[in-house]
Amino acid sequence: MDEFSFIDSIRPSYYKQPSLVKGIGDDAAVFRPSGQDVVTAVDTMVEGVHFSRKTMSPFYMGYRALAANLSDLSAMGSTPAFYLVSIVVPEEWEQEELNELYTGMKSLADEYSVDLIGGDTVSGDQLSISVTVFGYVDRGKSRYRSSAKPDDIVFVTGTLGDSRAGLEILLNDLSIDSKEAAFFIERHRRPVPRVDFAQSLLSIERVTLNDVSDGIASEAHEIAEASQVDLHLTMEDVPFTDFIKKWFNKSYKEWMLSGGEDFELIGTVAGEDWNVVEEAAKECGISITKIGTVKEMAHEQPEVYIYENNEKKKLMKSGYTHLKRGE
Ligand SMILES: Nc1ncnc2c1ncn2[C@@H]1O[C@H](COP(=O)(O)OP(=O)(O)O)[C@@H](O)[C@H]1O
Ligand SMILES: Cc1ncc(C[n+]2csc(CCOP(=O)(O)OP(=O)(O)O)c2C)c(N)n1
Ligand SMILES: [Mg+2]
Ligand SMILES: [Mg+2]
Ligand SMILES: [Mg+2]
Repeated sequence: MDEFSFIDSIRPSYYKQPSLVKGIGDDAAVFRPSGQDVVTAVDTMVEGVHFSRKTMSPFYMGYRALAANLSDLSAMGSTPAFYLVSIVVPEEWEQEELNELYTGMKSLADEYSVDLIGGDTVSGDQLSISVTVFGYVDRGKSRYRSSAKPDDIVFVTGTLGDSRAGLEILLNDLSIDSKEAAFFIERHRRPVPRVDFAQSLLSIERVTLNDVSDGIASEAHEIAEASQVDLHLTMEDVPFTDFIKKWFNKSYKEWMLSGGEDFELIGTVAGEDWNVVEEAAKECGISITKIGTVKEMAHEQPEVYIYENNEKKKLMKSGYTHLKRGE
C-alpha cells in the first residue's frame, strides 16, 4: 500500500448529496448550497489523548472521530452533509487497520447520508484523526449558545457520566457485571450524535444548544457566557444510569458534571415550547430531563450555580482542558 492506492481504496463510488459538484480526486472538493446556510466544524482526536489501543479498536477510533463532529453539527441544529478526514498514520499501522478505521466512519456516515469528499494522509509518530464536517441549516436557523434568556428551562438529553465510566473500565481493566460494563463501554466507544433530536426541534423559534464533549460543568458555562445569563442547575435532577451508582458511587456525580464525551445535548428553551422538546425526544426514542432554569445575571460575570440538598454552590468550569500550562 502507498498513499495513492490507499486514497483509491477509500474513494466513494458514488455520492449521496445532490449538492456535491466535485468529490475526492482533485485539489479540493466543491459543493453548491442552494440558499441554505453552511455550518462547519473540525475536531481532532489524538492517540494517548482521546483514545488508546486499550480503549478503542480502529473501527471505533474512526466512528467516534466522526460522531464528535456530527455532534457539533447537531448542536448547531444543522443537517450533516459532508466530511473530510486528515489522518496521521504511524509506520506500524497495517492497511487492514486503516481500512477498519474508515469503515467505522462510514458506518455512521451512511446512517446520515454524509459523503466523504476529501482529506489528507500523512505518516507520523502517533495516530491523529482530524475530521472536518459541513452541514446545512435553513437561513438564519442555526442554534447558538448565545440565545438563552431568563426564565428558560435548562434541559439535557440522555444520561451523563456513562462514557467516563466506560473509559474507567477500559483503562483499569475493571471486572464488573459484564452486561453493565458492556453498556458503559458502548457509551464510550459508540456515542450517538443527537442529530435527529436537534432536527425535530426545527419548529421552535428559539432554542439554545451545546453538545457535551467536556462535561456540562463546562458547557453550561459556555451557554452562560455566550448569553450573558446565569444558569441555576439542580444536582438531584441531573440524569444518570441507575446502575452507575452501584459501581462508581464515589465518582459518578463528578463524572456527570465533568467526565465529558457523553455527546448529549444541553440546551435552554422557553417554558411554552417545552412540550415540543419533550415530544421531539419521545419521537427520537431518547430521554430528556429538565435540570435547571436560566436567570438574569446576579453579578457582573455570568455564573452557573448548582443546588444540592437545597444548598447553593457555584459550579466551576471543570472538565477536560487542553493546553494547560504552568499549573
Ligand atoms: N486552534 C484553533 N484555531 C481556530 N479556532 C479554534 C481553534 N480551536 C478552537 N477553535 C474555535 O473555538 C470555538 C470553541 O472550540 P471548542 O471548545 O473545541 O468547541 P467544541 O467543544 O464544540 O468542539 C469553536 O468556534 C472552534 O472552531
Ligand atoms: C485514553 C483516553 N484518555 C482520556 C480520555 C478523556 N478525554 C480526552 S479528551 C476529552 C474531552 C473532549 O475532547 P476535546 O478535544 O476537548 O473535544 P471538543 O470539546 O473540542 O469537542 C476527554 C474527556 C479519553 N477519551 N481517552
Ligand atoms: Mg472542538
Ligand atoms: Mg461542541
Ligand atoms: Mg466538539
